[in-house]
Amino acid sequence: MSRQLMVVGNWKMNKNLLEAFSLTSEIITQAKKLSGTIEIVLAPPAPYLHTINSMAKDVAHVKVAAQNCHFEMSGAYTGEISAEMLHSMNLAYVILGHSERRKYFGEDHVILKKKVSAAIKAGVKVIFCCGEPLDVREAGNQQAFVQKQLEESLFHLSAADMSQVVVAYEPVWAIGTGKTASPDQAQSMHAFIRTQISNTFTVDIANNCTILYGGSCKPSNATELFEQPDVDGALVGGAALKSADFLQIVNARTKAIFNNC
Ligand SMILES: O=C(CO)COP(=O)(O)O
Repeated sequence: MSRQLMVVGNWKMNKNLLEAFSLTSEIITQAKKLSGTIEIVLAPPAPYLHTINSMAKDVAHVKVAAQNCHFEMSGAYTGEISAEMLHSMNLAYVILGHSERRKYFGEDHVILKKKVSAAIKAGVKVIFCCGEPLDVREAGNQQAFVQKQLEESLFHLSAADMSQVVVAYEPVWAIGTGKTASPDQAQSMHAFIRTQISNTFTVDIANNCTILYGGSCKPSNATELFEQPDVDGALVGGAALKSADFLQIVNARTKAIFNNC
C-alpha cells in the first residue's frame, strides 16, 4: 500500500499559548523516536501556527495544519487568513469542511468548493471533512449524503489536484459524543468514498488517497478502526489534547500496519 498513513490532532479552539507549546514539545519529543512511517499532523489554533511549525521543522514526519482558510488570497476580510498566508508559513495542510465550520459558520458547499480550490492553488494540501448527521444515518442515507458532499465541494478538482487531498470521514453523530462509528461502519463508508474517488478520477488516485476516520477516536478504539483496510488514520479531536492519548493513537496506527501484514 503506497498511501500515507496519518494521525491528525485537531485542537479546535483549545489551549492557551503555553499549553500549546508544551503539548507540541511533548509530542515532538516522542515523535523523534518513531520511524517516520506515520505522518503526525498537528492542527493548533491559528495564532500558534507559525511557532509550532518552526518547532516541528526538523522532524520530517511531523507536519502542521491550519483549521481553516478564506477562499480569497488577500483583501478586505477582517479577521480572516488566506491560503497564501498559510503557504508562506510553509504549512503542509489546511482542514476544510469540518462539520463545526459548516454548522456554526454557515460554510456551505459553494464556499467550501472555493476554499478547496484556493488552498490547492496556493500549494497547501487539503484535509477535507465529510460525514452525515444522525438523522441521515438513522434513515440509512449516509452514502448518498457523503457522495453529495464530495461531488459538491471536492470532485471539481483535476486529478492532479485531487492527489493533494486527504479525505476525513467524520460522522457528525460521533464528534465529541463519545459514540464512535463501529469498525464495520467506518470501513464501509471509507470503501464507499474510495470507490467514488476511483469512479471520478482514477483507481490510482483512489488507492493513493489517505482516508481518515474522525469522531470520538481514542486509545481504546483506535486499533480496531486502524485494522480496517480502508481506514488510513484518524482525525482526532478531544484525545489530541493530551499528549499521552494522542501518542497512543499514533502507536496504534503504527502497530496496526504490522498486524495487517
Ligand atoms: O471533530 C473531530 C476532529 O476534527 C473529532 O472530535 P472528537 O475526537 O473530539 O470526537
